[in-house]
Amino acid sequence: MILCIGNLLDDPSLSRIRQVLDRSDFEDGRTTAGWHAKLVKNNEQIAPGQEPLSELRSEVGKALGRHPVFQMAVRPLKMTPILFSRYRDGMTYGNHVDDPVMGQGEHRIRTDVSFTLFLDDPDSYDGGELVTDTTAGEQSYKLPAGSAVVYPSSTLHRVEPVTRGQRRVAVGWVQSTVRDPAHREVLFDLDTARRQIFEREGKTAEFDLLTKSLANLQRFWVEI
Ligand SMILES: O=C(O)CCC(=O)C(=O)O
Ligand SMILES: [Fe+2]
Repeated sequence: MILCIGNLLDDPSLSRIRQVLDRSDFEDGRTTAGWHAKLVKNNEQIAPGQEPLSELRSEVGKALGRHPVFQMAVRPLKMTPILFSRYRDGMTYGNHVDDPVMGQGEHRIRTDVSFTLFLDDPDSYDGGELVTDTTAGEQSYKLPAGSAVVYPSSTLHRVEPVTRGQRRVAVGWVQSTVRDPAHREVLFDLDTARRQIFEREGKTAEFDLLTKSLANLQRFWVEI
């Protein structure tokens, strides 16, 4: 399941983040890519250890933590530190698959879900679409600022060259409590349906049965 989630960040939060990005130093993005992804990665990232980075990470991390659709779709257990990337002047990230394991020591995670949170208005730059290669063909995403695309980390994907302006995004990887994307989709659908039933009819017997099934499926599938 590839999902677009709108309004993860509101306008005040977006302008705070952009102000911080404007005064941050970026370095060559190849430092954090696996050996094969390095061959096709041409972007910039905020250097680790920079003061504003922790502020940015906490702002975006909190937004993801409180967003019900992100939580229902991704069911996060652990997450990598969020990266802030910038593409300009023809920068691009060619086809690649993200590393299956990221981080060091106790911070190592299995990457189940990848996300891109768009930070710039799509009209302010040309190109920069995130393209995923799925069995249904290629899908292209260029979302409004504050919206994110969330996709299984097993997906082959690329970022098209930026030919005008700058494309800044927050990207991250999550180890989910539910490893299999098909299982996550079943839980997401059931959870969505029971919430809609609750909104329409309250805590009915049907709502209770769906809640029971959702809980019991999680008992089969959750790894913590
Ligand atoms: O910038 C994006 O939308 C995705 C970047 C990406 O694929 C990566 O950093 O692995
Ligand atoms: Fe990637």
